[in-house]
Amino acid sequence: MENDEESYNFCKNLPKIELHAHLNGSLSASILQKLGCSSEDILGYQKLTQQVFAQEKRLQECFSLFKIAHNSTNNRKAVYEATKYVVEEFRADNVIYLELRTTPRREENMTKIDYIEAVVKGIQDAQEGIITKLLLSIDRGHDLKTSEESMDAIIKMKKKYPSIIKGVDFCGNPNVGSFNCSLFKQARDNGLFVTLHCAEVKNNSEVDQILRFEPDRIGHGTFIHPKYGGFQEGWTLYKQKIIPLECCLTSNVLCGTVQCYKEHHLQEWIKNSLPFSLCTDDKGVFGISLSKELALAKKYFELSREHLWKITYDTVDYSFASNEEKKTLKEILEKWKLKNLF
Ligand SMILES: CNc1ncnc2c1ncn2[C@@H]1O[C@H](COP(=O)(O)O)[C@@H](O)[C@H]1O
Ligand SMILES: [Zn+2]
Repeated sequence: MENDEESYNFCKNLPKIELHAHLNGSLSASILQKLGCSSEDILGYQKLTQQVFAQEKRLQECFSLFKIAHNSTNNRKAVYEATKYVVEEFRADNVIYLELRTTPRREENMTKIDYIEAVVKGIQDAQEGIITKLLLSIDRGHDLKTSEESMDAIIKMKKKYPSIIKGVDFCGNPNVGSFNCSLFKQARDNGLFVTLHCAEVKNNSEVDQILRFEPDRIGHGTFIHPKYGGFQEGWTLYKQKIIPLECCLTSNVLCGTVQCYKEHHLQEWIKNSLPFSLCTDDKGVFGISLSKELALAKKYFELSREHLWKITYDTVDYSFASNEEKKTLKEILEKWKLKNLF
């Protein structure tokens, strides 16, 4: 039986695929410092990791923390630098393929188009040893007019950067707003992949709507299985649709939407051989890395090294990379397996 350190080293060494990472939630303390954020704000930004809040308050608290990151990325230069640093940190963790997502934001001296341009430039300037794609998010808390404006900007920019901008995401505080099917249909009709945060809190009617929409992937998926507060018809529907899940273990534990790692709904996916990938969500806010998330999954769900490798290998298929890129990623993983697992 290997110890935690051996397990972590294995996970760190494994070439990894990250499919669910929010740019502003991924800013580490050191990135925030480089962006000029005060030490006090940096401490505040990571206060969920200190486990000081009651379980039912943690998700709400989490959404107030993003303001700290947003204050540090309120101009084009900072957005560009933040993107570059985040990609570099994922690369340093041995992530070879990254799908970074972010919500286009207008600020005093920055339009949503400027924001997207700055992120794309950051990605282009940090291409060494990593393939990075961009997903653009629609915040569920925004009104329809704002969301439509964002979607117009997203579609326009997808046409300009088709090899980088691959999809759209639906995110934000799950206790506010609602899913707008026609908005995301517009994205799909314009050649964008769609991934939707789904069932991060209990909302059976939205789960039903989202599953019927058939997104390419869903994020979290906590309250789908009846054991976790979902409804039987929802779980049955999910099992019919079989949509890959972006699983964010620590995010769910620290936000209090699951009790603990051991009790995480991932076990239902493992038990039923349903597709999933392991992701960080907000590595800065939660003080984690993808290697740590893999090591946690290994520990709490008693996964073998081969199984972790296979999860990573299968994740390539759930990505929005081109067929050629998928082939390259699989070759890297196959070679790595021959060298490290036999
Ligand atoms: C913890 N679970 C979560 N559930 C839902 N949305 C989340 C999230 N974590 C992050 N975000 C979304 O990502 C934004 C920050 O990155 P960007 O400014 O877009 O780069 C947050 O404001 C929120 O809308
Ligand atoms: Zn998320």
